[in-house]
Amino acid sequence: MTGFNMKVTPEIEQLTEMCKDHSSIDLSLYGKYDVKRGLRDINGKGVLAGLTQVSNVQAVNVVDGKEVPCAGSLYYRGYNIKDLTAGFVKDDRFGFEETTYLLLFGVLPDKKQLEEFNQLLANQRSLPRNFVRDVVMKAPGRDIMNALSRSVLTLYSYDNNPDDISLPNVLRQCLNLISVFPLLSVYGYQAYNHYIRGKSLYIHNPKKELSTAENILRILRPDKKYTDLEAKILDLALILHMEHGGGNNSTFTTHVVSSSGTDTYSAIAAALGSLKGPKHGGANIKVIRMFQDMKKEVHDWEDEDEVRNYLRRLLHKEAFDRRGLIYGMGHAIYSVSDPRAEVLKSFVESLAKEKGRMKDYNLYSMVEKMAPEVIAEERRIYKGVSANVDFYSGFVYSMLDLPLELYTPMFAVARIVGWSAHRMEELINTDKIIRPAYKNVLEAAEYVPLDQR
Ligand SMILES: CC(=O)SCCNC(=O)CCNC(=O)[C@H](O)C(C)(C)COP(=O)(O)OP(=O)(O)OC[C@H]1O[C@@H](n2cnc3c(N)ncnc32)[C@H](O)[C@@H]1OP(=O)(O)O
Ligand SMILES: O=C([O-])CC(=O)C(=O)O
Repeated sequence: MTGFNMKVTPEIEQLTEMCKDHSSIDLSLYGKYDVKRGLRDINGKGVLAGLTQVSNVQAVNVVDGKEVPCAGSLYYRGYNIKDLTAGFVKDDRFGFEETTYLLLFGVLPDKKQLEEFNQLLANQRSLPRNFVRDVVMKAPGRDIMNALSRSVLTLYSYDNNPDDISLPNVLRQCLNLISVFPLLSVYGYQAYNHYIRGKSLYIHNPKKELSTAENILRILRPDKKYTDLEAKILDLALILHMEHGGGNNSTFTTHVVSSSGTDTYSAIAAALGSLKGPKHGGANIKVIRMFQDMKKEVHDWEDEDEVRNYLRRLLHKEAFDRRGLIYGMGHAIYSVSDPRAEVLKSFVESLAKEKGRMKDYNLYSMVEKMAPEVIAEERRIYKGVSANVDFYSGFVYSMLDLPLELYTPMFAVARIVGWSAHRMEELINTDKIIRPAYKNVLEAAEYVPLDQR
């Protein structure tokens, strides 16, 4: 085998050892030069890299001048997400479009503004002629995040004014991408399902009068049918994933890449590459796979000792993907709780009852309680660990019968709104290329001619 099908050969193994020998940095040097690994101090506090008005991620209270961990809260443009989501649920209406308006423009829309904005999004929700045939269906892949990035990068060629980074043009591009992300994701999945898994091919058109969540379910399902409850729960999950400050990995990527002056398609493709990582948005797929493995390995799901033992094996790199992680647990900022996980959990129990999944729900609850204790036994925890948004989101998606391959793309369908708001904020305010420092810790060397080495 050659090229991209090539296996790792002994030669590559040997070259890798050379990379390791010449790239391993003494850990003590990070302390010596006060390098903030992961751009955070040991208490988890991030290096201040910018200012934002888009959202606020809060995980500490200041008591007597000291920062004390507290239950997490999240504010979109100053509004607590618990109040926002409770408002939509109480009124029994969809909130994704309204929250998009809020995040992009900074204020809640009135009825007329919302109607006009819904119209604007609906009118943009179509792909260029033959795009599905010529791009989405060509060389489909099993990773829909990569398929999505490919589609986004290719849309550049269909845009008459792609490189213009004036604010109205960037806003136009962002609104267009927000509108078509559900189509690119679901059609990317349908292409994979047909060409790679040999299943029937369904390409349904969206309907202008439907919300984003309803359209996702409509174009995904062969019979285009869904219940109102299913669409409302998907809407809620999307709202909870839309935005999380400027420092999360994919949004920071958006800031970094935008600061170079590049085009919108390149910036969003870079953010997608970040989001798919299993320590970030890709964790929602890992959580489900981890539970699938756990259910095979643990004979009695109600036996706390057996479950605890499996969790320890995860941390010891003896189970599942052997990365030493319990997916869906822990967070760079939150310690006591992630408010999004709390909101999702409040719907999960009733949904699990309705779908006959209470045995799964009980296992999730047990792991949610037990995992922080097991992690604290094994790792140096400075700030505490709790369930994050990805812990329950995959479970919710599985109860909505969404295919696993679409879990992280669903995150992207939501988070593109946050990326767009931050790209606009970067372009409005900063106009300074982001360029932190790396200290060189290697001595200079004298050049040696080839025949003398
Ligand atoms: C939408 C989102 O992006 S939410 C996050 C989704 N990601 C996951 O669910 C993956 C699992 N979780 C993790 O990998 C981590 O918790 C992260 C990447 C989210 C945060 O990592 P950190 O900022 O390093 O967390 P924190 O400072 O609290 O970690 C302290 C220690 O506990 C470990 N730890 C934290 N969470 C976990 C976990 N879920 N499983 C195992 N160990 C963990 C860290 O590796 C670290 O140990 P180390 O110092 O020996 O490396
Ligand atoms: O803030 C973070 O580091 C990760 C996160 O939860 C998110 O992006 O939603």
